[in-house]
Amino acid sequence: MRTVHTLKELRTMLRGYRQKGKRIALVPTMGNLHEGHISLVRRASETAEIVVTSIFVNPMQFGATEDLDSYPRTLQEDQDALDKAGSTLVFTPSNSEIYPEGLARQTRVVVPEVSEGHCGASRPGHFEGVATVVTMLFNMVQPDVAVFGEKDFQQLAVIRKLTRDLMLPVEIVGAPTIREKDGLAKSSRNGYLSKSERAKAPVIYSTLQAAVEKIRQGRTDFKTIEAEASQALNDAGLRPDYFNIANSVTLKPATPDDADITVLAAAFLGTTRLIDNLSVAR
Ligand SMILES: Nc1ncnc2c1ncn2[C@@H]1O[C@H](COP(=O)(O)OP(=O)(O)OP(=O)(O)O)[C@@H](O)[C@H]1O
Ligand SMILES: CC(C)(CO)[C@@H](O)C(=O)[O-]
Ligand code: BAL
Repeated sequence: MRTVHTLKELRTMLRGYRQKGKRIALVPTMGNLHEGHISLVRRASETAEIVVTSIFVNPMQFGATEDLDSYPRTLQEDQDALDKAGSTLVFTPSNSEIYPEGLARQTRVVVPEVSEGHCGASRPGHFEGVATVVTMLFNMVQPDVAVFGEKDFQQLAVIRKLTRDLMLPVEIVGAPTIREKDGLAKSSRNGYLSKSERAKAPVIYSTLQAAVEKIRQGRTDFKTIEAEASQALNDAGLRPDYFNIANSVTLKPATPDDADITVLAAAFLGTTRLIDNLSVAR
């Protein structure tokens, strides 16, 4: 496995693979890798001979008061895990490689509608940052396929839409959420939790499961189910950011006629904000 830091090195490596007619997959990450990320690399290697994993903590997608500076950076451990998982190449650029003129002068990609609710409402500018860097990564790597986790359900919807709208020649694959034994979705930010916060964290998943069960039983009073779930999170000592029952495709509030519904949640434990979601096919 090779690690490259510059676009020039990346393009040189990729030219060689392309000349040999190899299919290329991209797995974008922000590093501090866990089994969720590794499952994406394995999924990518099932569909392509060459797997490029990018590690870049993208400053454009962080709000001014968010955890850009404290976000865990563990490159050596990440490289070891990626080597074992079968990644061919790691691309880990500096900020100046990606944004040579700085963030203020950078052309941006705005994805309307699916970006607007849920995390988009709580983190203004977040999906603009994600959409911009993912579009740039697609142009830098020019992959045949790119793999993203369903854990970031809204992000996946944003990326599907931008790929379609900008007619980017890349197939988008969504991969299932990998969980801890107690149901908590694996996330780099779980590492911020104190022991007592970690003990409470699985309630996000159990509350999602309870809401899904109510919907499966035929309840369509979605606003009441959302309020019950927010109350359950509060009672367990979490601070819900949102708990929304949405149409899985548009991400707009679900209606009783919707066949595919996804329940999306974000909640704070202390200063740590975690997200999760569960889909219901009816
Ligand atoms: N538990 C998981 N299962 C499957 N995919 C995941 C999981 N966690 C993250 N991913 C996916 O890995 C990719 C990179 O995500 P990222 O580096 O932000 O990881 P993360 O652990 O979600 O970090 P954060 O705590 O910042 O949300 C994204 O496509 C994301 O959806
Ligand atoms: C897709 C991504 C790598 C873009 O920075 C990031 O949002 C993430 O890690 O999910
Ligand atoms: N997994 C999404 C990256 C972020 O929270 O910024």
